[in-house]
Amino acid sequence: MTVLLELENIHKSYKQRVLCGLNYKFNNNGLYAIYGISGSGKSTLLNIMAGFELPDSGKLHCRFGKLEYVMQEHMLLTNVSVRENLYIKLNLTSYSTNEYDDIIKKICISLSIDNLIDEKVSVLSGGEKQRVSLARALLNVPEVILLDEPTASIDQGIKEDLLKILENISKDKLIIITTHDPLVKDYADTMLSLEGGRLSE
Ligand SMILES: Nc1ncnc2c1ncn2[C@@H]1O[C@H](COP(=O)(O)OP(=O)(O)OP(=O)(O)O)[C@@H](O)[C@H]1O
Repeated sequence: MTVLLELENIHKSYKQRVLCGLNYKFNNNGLYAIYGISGSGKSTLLNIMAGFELPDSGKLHCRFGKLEYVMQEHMLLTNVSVRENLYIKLNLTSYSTNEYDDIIKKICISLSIDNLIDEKVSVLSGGEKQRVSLARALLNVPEVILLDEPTASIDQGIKEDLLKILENISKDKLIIITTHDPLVKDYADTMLSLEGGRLSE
């Protein structure tokens, strides 16, 4: 086990104090869930870990090459197909174009969305869009994936399928999700609670 991501005394305030001295070490694999009520600072913490926001003080130690962030808003192009959304991501990688369709097929099979590859994103359900977003993230072969509330607004059965997929991926990647869904406890290796600006196991 090695530490891939470390929070050292992270503080962040807006008008009010949100994160008050967070310290934590995330290992190189495992499914970590950050549990907290609405407004507790979960998205703020993910934004800081993704480098989208800076902490007011403290340090983030990153010992990995690539990180992907699957935000609550799926950020997919809705008017084109799943395949075209994935092409856009592949264009940013070092794969050659003649490999694209095989790679897409393989990743979509692993996420059980291979039947949706040529569907327009606008006709997909919330859970399906969530998996397409995850497929897009995986194409980049990251060592770390952050997901903000991946189980929000999807049905119970679909939620469990998604959590099983995340559990599986986390065998060789660091996966950090935020949630206020108690079901996540059954799948996460580590539950972290964010309360009163502090993070604890
Ligand atoms: N850019 C910002 N400017 C000002 N205040 C902000 C900003 N981002 C977050 N906040 C405030 O910081 C607090 C924590 O917000 P955050 O979105 O991190 O919470 P959360 O736990 O992710 O909530 P939710 O579960 O509802 O998504 C909230 O009071 C929010 O209003």
